[in-house]
Amino acid sequence: MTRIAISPALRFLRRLYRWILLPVFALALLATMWTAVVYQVGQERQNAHAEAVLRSQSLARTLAEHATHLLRQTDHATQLFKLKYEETGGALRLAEFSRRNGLLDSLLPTRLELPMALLDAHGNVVDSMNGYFAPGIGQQAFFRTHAGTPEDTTLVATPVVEAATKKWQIQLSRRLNARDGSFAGVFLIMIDPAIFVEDYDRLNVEDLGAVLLVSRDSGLSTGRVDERLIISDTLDFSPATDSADELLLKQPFDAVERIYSYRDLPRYGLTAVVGITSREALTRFTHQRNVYFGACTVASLLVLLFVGLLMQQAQRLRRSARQVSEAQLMLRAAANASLDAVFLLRACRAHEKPHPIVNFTFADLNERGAQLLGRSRDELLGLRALDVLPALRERGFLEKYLRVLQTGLPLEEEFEADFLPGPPRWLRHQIVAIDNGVAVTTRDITARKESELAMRKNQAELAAVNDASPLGMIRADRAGHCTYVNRTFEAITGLTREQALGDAWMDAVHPNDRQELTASLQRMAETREPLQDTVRCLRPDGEVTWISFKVAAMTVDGKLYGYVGTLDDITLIRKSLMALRESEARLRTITDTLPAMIAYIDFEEIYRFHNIAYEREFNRAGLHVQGKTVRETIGEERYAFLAPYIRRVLCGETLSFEEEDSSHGYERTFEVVYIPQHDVDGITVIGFHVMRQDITAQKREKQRLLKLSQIDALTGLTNRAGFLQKLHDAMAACRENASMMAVMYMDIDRFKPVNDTYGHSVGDALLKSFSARLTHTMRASDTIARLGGDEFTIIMERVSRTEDAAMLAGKIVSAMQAPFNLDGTVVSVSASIGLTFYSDEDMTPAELLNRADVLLYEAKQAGRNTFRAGPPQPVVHAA
Ligand SMILES: Nc1nc2c(ncn2[C@@H]2O[C@H](COP(=O)(O)OP(=O)(O)OP(=O)(O)O)[C@@H](O)[C@H]2O)c(=O)[nH]1
Repeated sequence: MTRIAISPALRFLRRLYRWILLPVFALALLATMWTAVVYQVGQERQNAHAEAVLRSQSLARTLAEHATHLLRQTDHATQLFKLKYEETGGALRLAEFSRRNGLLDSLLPTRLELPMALLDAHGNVVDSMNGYFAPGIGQQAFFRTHAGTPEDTTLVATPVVEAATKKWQIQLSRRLNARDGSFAGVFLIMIDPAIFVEDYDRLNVEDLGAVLLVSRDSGLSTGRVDERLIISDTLDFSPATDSADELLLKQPFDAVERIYSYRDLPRYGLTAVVGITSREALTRFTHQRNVYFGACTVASLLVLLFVGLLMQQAQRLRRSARQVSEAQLMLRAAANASLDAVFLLRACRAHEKPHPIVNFTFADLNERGAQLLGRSRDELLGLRALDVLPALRERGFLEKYLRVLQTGLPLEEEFEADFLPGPPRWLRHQIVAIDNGVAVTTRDITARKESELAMRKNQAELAAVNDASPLGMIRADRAGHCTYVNRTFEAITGLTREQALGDAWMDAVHPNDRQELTASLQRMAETREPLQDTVRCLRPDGEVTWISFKVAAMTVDGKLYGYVGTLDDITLIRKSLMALRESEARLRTITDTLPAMIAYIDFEEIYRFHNIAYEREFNRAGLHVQGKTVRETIGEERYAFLAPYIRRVLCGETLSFEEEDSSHGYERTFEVVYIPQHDVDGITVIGFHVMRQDITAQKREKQRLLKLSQIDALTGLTNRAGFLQKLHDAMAACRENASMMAVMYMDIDRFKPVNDTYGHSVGDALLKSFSARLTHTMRASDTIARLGGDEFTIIMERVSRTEDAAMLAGKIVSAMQAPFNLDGTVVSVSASIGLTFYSDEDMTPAELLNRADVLLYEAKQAGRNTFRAGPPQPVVHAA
């Protein structure tokens, strides 16, 4: 498997990604969580605030209603006073009016002790109680309004009573009429706003809650916080922007934060303001918020802790994964480097119950495995093994896998695979069950199998060789006990292998030879020198045979561990040898009786045999031939003559030639015959036979007879046969020497009449005389022949010029013109000659002779007693 090279930058980015992934996730989670919590807290705060506003508003309304009720009661009191005053005709007085269980008491609690005053029509204080009214009060606006307006309405004002304390009172006044309806005065009653806010409990405002009444005219405020009374003209409220019912206090009068709401009392120019403490109002919210923040903090810590643990775990996992990856890579490298093909096969089950295993997929395999299947690893991964190799099912491998998978017992076996790509090979596989599959380890053991097969073949061959050996073989241990004999041993000795084992083989040895053999074997055991000898064997059938044997010790590192012996039945050889010797003796006797010299010379040209005639011949020359080469024996000169013949006969040619020998001081001729001797193959020449016979006498006789056969008996000249032989030789010499020769064809003119006239004897005599005259005329080197009858031929060799020959022809013609005296009978004849020449033309002796004959014919035609020379003229015959 190859790892893809990753650039350092990319690796850094990947590592950075792995490192920041979890922290970023945690931060995102925390941010989301905190955002949600803060949002929720904000929402709840708003809700709590809104609830607080509602509550303070409710309180403000209650306060307003309370104040309104009191003011209305007070107003009713003014109305009641007016009523009673006017009924009594102005007699009613304040004491009467406000006595216990009196009129006022029915409307207002007397404990309030409200300041009241009765002004007359001039503004003078007629009666007053519970307070001081300045004399000039009748000058104030309300008085004038009442005096000028007959309407029965209540005027409400909020005058400041004391400038020093800025204490203000709510002043309600009502016009009093006389019986005639004229203005009789004003009833005035004043209420301190603090009364409204003093009734603190009724408002159910919690501790530190503020209850205020604010005068819209003067801006004065009267309020109460717990037991503290507040009178101020500096409280400045403004309406909240997001809530119409809420007021915001611009300048807090104490350190307590509150939520203010208000309710206007429009009739009285007052505003009821209630502030509840934010702390109280938002207690639940604050608690809730704290719970939220606490839970969120805890959750954040848990997240951080979890992420920390996760990062730690991830790092461990990465380390483990890296280790696993490295281990896998090492395992993969080891698997790929393995000599074995490794396949991890995962079981494939059928969908139908009971889900039997129907196939296996290649879950993993190493490169050698892919090579074995002739495909790439990536290609095979995930494929079904039985689809890739259907032979796995046909050859029963599927059953083996299933058996291993079911039993859990590993399986190891060797088999010959001819279903894989490539040539058939021997494989050994181990099948081991793994989780839901099998692991198959396969090794190619073809080489080992082949070597085993070769070894078995060698052993079989050795056994066959031993058995087929013409030699008997015996093997013995170091004690000499036989452990093995081959079949030839059995055949030679007649003992079976079983009979020969141990010491029983000695039974095959002839009793007379046993003692000596035992002694020899003991000597060999001491010296360890191979032992070779001949011994007689006594076969069980009583036949005695001759055995040649050889024994050698087997030693390893100088240590003896047995013996090996071979034995050969030489009985036949001994017989053959004897027969050969007899045959040789006979041959020698025969050859010795022959007159011819007979010898045998081997390929090295050494004399190996010669008969007594040859020996005498060499002895006479003082030579010794046995074991010597031809060259050494006969000397350089004669060897130079014989060497070509020796080379030819050694090439396989049978030769017959004549050898001239003058070694004994006189010329002799030998007829020599060389006959090659072939080896048993019939081709190779291993020597040659020589038959040398002195034919000197025969040769001479033959030459004599030859000579006789070429001589004309009547004239003693060369006859036709001799002439033709000579003509042939002379023509060859001409061609060889580039010389010229002349041939004459001669005929005696009118010889027939001589015979007819004087008889044949005279004719013969004439022929003799003619021959003699001719011989006398010619040179000794010229060949004169009588072809027959009265025809003669002459061969003149080495003729320089044609004229010389022509002159000689003319000389012959002239010489023959003289009469012949033949024992008293004188005869005159003449001769006609055809003369021709030869140098190097391509023609036969017969053609040359014919050419001379044609010229002779011309001479005859010319009247005879003449000659014609040169190439013959074309013959023109008369019609
Ligand atoms: N005595 C004798 N006569 C022979 C011998 N051989 C042949 N003849 C005779 O020689 C004669 C040859 O005659 P020819 O050459 O044909 O005739 P010719 O008379 O010479 O005539 P031309 O040659 O034309 O001049 C014949 O009569 C033969 O019988 C022989 O050995 N002895």
